[in-house]
Amino acid sequence: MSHPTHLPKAELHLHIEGTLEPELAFALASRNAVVLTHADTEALRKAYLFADLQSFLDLYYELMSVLRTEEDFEELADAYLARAAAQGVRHAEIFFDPQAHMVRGVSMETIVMGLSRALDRSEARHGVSTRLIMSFLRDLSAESAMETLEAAKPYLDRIVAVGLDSAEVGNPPEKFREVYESAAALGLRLVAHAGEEGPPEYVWNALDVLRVERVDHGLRAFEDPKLVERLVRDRIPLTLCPLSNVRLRTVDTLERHPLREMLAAGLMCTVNSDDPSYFGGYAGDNFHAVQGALDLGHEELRELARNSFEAAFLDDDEERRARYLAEVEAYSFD
Ligand SMILES: Nc1ncnc2[nH]cnc12
Ligand SMILES: [Zn+2]
Repeated sequence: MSHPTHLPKAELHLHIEGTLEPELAFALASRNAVVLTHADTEALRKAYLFADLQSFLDLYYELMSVLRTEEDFEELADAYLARAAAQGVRHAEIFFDPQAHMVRGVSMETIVMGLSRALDRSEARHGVSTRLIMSFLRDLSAESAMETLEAAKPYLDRIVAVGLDSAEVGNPPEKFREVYESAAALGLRLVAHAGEEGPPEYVWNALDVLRVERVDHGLRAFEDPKLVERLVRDRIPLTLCPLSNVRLRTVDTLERHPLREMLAAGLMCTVNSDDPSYFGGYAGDNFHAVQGALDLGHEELRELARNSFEAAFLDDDEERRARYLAEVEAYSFD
């Protein structure tokens, strides 16, 4: 089908817990005898009106409490991969938040092995290659992050990178300097959320203190011309999430999203879905929405798709990257 929704792309900013659809949440709640505060899926969907990042996070953490067993994590990931594949995603780099589950007594093994069950057969079943990114919760302590890194050591062959998410303002990158140094020493790649709600200074410090290779969101970097110059010079990928930005009110409307200007400034932008169950769309929906709202041309859409594969952690499989890039060039919009 010829539609930007189906343009071949890599998804580089996707929280697996943010793919939990209301129907699956209630099914898992029932299976695991977890009581949710919302009566049914309809009541839950009505709660998806957020004032800011924190109001979303409150619901996100509550709802993910239904995830308990390997099967739960497997089902969650498999459902996401099926949806992603239907929207042109050929490669997905998937965040998970172990601390949010470990506080409830769910082990790192349950989380990683459960997700891996779905990821390991994703290529055969969905035609989507995958990577896992372990994300630290920045509103918890650096000590907690370090313990989480320690707990992940037996599973490092399944984890490509570490990330940093949750409540940004007041939890700057430099809080996690040592954790990132340890992660790098273990051979993990480094990314971090920065400049979603936080100021450009947080993006500078993600680059200069944490030494990240990609910036998740990076939206507010556009306020600082010197920072833009740096990001362009070093070709640092930004994993933008347009529908998320509208729902969490970091931009007023999609029409006012700076994506088009950011591309024109030479920034290496990618388009992703963040928490698609909560924000009204998967990766292809985000492409479709920005095309309509910002009147992006086919060349800009192709550039976004190309960027996603160039920014992907596929350095161990350049043949695959080349194949995906060729699919982008061969895609016909009409
Ligand atoms: N958009 C987002 N920002 C920060 N932390 C998150 N965790 C899940 N989605 C997030
Ligand atoms: Zn995110």
